[in-house]
Amino acid sequence: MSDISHLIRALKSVMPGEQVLTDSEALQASSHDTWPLSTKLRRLGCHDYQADVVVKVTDEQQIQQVLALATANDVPVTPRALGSSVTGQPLPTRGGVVLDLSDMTLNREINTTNMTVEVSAGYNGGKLEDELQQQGWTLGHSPQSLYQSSVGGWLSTLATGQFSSYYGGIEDLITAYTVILATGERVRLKASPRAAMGPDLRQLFIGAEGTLGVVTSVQLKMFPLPQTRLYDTLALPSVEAGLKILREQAMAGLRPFLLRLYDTAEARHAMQDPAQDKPVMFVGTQGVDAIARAEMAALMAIVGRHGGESLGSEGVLKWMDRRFDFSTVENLLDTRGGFAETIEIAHTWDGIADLYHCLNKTLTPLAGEVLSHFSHVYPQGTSMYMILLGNEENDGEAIEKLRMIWKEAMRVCLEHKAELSHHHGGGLVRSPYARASLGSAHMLLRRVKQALDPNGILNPGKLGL
Ligand SMILES: Cc1cc2nc3c(=O)[nH]c(=O)nc-3n(C[C@H](O)[C@H](O)[C@H](O)COP(=O)(O)OP(=O)(O)OC[C@H]3O[C@@H](n4cnc5c(N)ncnc54)[C@H](O)[C@@H]3O)c2cc1C
Repeated sequence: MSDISHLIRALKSVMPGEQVLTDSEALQASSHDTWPLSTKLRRLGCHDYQADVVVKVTDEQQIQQVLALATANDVPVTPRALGSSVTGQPLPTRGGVVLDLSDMTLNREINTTNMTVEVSAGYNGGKLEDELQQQGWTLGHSPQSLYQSSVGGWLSTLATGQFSSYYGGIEDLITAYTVILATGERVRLKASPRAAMGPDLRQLFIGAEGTLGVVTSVQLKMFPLPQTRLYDTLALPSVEAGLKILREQAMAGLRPFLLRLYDTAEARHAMQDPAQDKPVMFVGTQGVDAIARAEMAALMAIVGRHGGESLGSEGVLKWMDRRFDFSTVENLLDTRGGFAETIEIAHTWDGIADLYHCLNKTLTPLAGEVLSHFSHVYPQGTSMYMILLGNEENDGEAIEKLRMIWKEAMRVCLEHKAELSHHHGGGLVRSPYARASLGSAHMLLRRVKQALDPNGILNPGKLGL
């Protein structure tokens, strides 16, 4: 009897049969996430990287049981939550068990005194945000995939949200969490509100993509809903002028909750106006009324110095209403030969403009449209997000085009010494670049992996591991 059939029998003996799935529909589904290339492959009926068994767990004890049985049978285990990864992160490269965490949703504890909320890792982020907002609170974390992603997924992918310039990324928003190691040991990591007892080990699993442990519960900060929110839409003379505004507002210590600079190509989509002929920036300030107003005035002074003009709030408010919409990409992927991709990277202020032009020059011949925006801003630099849209004769050619786009984009970023991912993570698509991206730190990652997952069973083939 193979290890797998032995394992499946053993799994069925320790948990309800309906939680151990081996039907072809469940196995095929495990080989896809929301990565465009994977979506195209599904259209072609290609289900590479299938699990041998999908196990839907509901509590920590079940996770420990699965890990113990998988270790005993030398079978890999790939954690999966809501599958909204766009880089192939939860795809089981070596088959084995896909550990489905989407039913890990039982717990939710709100502490209004400490302003924290703790939930089970599979909890849907959008559901949690809605529940908090009903009580006057917000997570401050608002990825475009808010309603299709889990809290444990956010932690595991180093996610960030549309209001990051005010609230920070997920690494700034997590106060504590619990993780089960491949060995079955349970670890609680916390710093409430800060701790200096050795290195900040909370960072260890943040962005680990399920390669170092299984996160079971996460405690997040929560914030009172802001008293005032102010918005404006700005037309700008050039992308360079926009980048200067982003940098100078950071230098001035402003904290707008919304900052989105679109180049002219994407501004046409963002403004839903094909005649838009200049880059556009969406801005928003928030907080106590006087502060929101003062910050907007200070921001506008910087905008004015760089030739920006206010177009009023309509453009940005319409975007706020449709900010979770991904249909342009989804619809194109759903047509024969259509392709769409999103690639997010980051760079410092002294290199970002050059990188932007170089990427556009390199990628424009490969796609019908190349759209770019800058929407996560730091004192030292910014993210850059490219959307590539195009059409080929058939899906096979579309897949080849997607592969070529990634290869060229990563090559240019490496040449410019830019960060290869800002928030979508490594997954399958960037795993071959993990060593080049992390440099000598990759050795550290390999040693940590060896120490925490000595049999190498957790999510093999990701992050260059
Ligand atoms: C339309 C759209 C918009 C998006 N917008 C954003 C955005 O604005 N910001 C952003 O950061 N991302 C964005 N993403 C990417 C994606 O939503 C995030 O990476 C999200 O955090 C993934 O969560 P998930 O629950 O779907 O995880 P999955 O896709 O199921 O898994 C992602 C990875 O995390 C691991 N993992 C998941 N849960 C656990 C756990 N409990 N323990 C250990 N490992 C685990 C998996 O093994 C896998 O490696 C977007 C995706 C889509 C489709």
